[in-house]
Amino acid sequence: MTAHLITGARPYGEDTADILIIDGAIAAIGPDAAAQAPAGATRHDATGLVALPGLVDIHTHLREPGGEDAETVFTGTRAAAVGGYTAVFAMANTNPVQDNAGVVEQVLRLGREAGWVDVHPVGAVSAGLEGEHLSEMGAMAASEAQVRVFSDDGKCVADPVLMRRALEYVKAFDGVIAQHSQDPRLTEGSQMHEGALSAELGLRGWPAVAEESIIARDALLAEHVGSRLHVCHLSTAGSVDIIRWAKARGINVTAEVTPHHLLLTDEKARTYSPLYKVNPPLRTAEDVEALREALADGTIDVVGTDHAPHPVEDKDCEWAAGAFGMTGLETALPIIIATMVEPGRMTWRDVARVLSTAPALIGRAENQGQGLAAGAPANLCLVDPSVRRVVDPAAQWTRSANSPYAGMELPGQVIATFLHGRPTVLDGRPVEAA
Ligand SMILES: NC(=O)N[C@@H](CC(=O)O)C(=O)O
Repeated sequence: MTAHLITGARPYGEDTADILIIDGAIAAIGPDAAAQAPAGATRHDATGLVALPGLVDIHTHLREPGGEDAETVFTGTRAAAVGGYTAVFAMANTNPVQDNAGVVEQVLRLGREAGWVDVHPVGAVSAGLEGEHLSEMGAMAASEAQVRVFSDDGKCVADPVLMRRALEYVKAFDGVIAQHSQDPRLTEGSQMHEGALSAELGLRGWPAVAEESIIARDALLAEHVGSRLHVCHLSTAGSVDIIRWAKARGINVTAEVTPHHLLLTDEKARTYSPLYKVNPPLRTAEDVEALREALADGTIDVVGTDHAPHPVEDKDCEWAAGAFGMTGLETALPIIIATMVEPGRMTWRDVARVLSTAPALIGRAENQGQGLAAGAPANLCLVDPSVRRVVDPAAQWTRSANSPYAGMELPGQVIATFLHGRPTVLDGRPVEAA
C-alpha cells in the first residue's frame, strides 16, 4: 500500500483540509483525513497552497513521431506535469500522421513509458490530414488508445461533405470532431489578424470571418446530423457570438480558448518577431475582452493550451518565414490566474471546471476530471498563488523555447502534481523516477 497525506491545503481555494491518498485514489478529504492516515504515509506540507484536480489539456502538440527536434512525448508530458497537468490530448499532426491504429497506439505506449501524464492520442479526421478521405476512425476508436477526439488541427476540415460524414461517423462511438476553424481560401498566405495594423505593417491579413464562417457552418452541420462538435481555439468576438447562438439553439457544441488569446493582442506583431506568430492569429483587445467574458460566463467551455513547440530555426527568422505556434503547457495556469482569477472574474472552482472537468468530459477521459472528493482517482495539483515568477524559456522543461511570455512576470506556481496517487512533481520540479 502506498499512502500520501497532504496537510493544510485549500481545495478549490476554499477552507483548509487534509487530503489522504491511498493506492491511486483519494481516500479521504477534510478534517478527518489525517486521523485515517496509515503510519507509513508520506507527508506533504501544503499550507497555503490551493489544491486543484489534475489539469487536462484537450489540445497539445507532442510532435512525436517525426518532430523530435521540437518535442518528444517524454519532454512534452514532463512539461505538462510541471504545469499541473495529469492528462493531455496529443494532436494528430505528427509525421507519420496519427490517422491509423498503429500510430495512435505508438503514442499511447510512449506516453505510458514516460509516465508523466495520461496521454490520449487524437485521431486525424482525414487520411494524411489531406482533407480528402476519412481516416481509419473506427479502427482508432476500437484500438487500445480508445480514440474519442478526432481533429485535423493545423488544418481545417474545409470540405463540408467530409465534415458531415465525420460528424456522422463518430456518433457510433461517442466521439467528437475538434475542428480547426479556418477557411483556407480566405486565409491564403495570411500572416496576422486582418485589420488596421496588418495594413500598417504590410503583413497579409487573416480575416475574422475566415474563422467565424466555418464555425457557423459546422454548428449547423452538427445540428443537422445530431452529432458532437468541439471548436478549437476561438479567437474572435464574432466566434463567441456564434457559439452563444448555437448553444441557445440546443446544438451540441463546445468551445475552447487558448491562454495566449486571453492575454496577447495583434499589437505584438509590431516587433516582427515570429514568437508572436500563431494560428489562429492574435487578435484585438476587443476580441480578448469578449473571450474573457465568454470563458467566465460558460459560453467557452475549456482552456486548451495549443502547446505548439518549434525548433529554434523555425522561430529565429523573419516573420514571414516563421512557423505558427507557441509553447504553453508551463504557463497556462499562471495566465488564467492573471487574466481571470486575480481580477475576480473566475473562482478556483471555475478554474477546475475549465481546465479539468470540462476537457475530461469532452474527451471522454474517464479517469480524469472527477474533482477532489473521496473515491475519485488521485489526480491533483498543488498551486502557490502567492508566487510571482519571470518566465525564462531556458528554464522550462519543454524541449522548445518559443514562449511568447519570456521576461514577463506571471503569478502562481505549481508546487506538486500527483498522477493516480504518485507524485510526478514535487517542490516545483519533475520527480525524475516517474
Ligand atoms: N497553433 C499553431 O500555431 N500551430 C500548430 C498547428 C496550427 O497551425 O494550428 C502547430 O502544430 O504548430
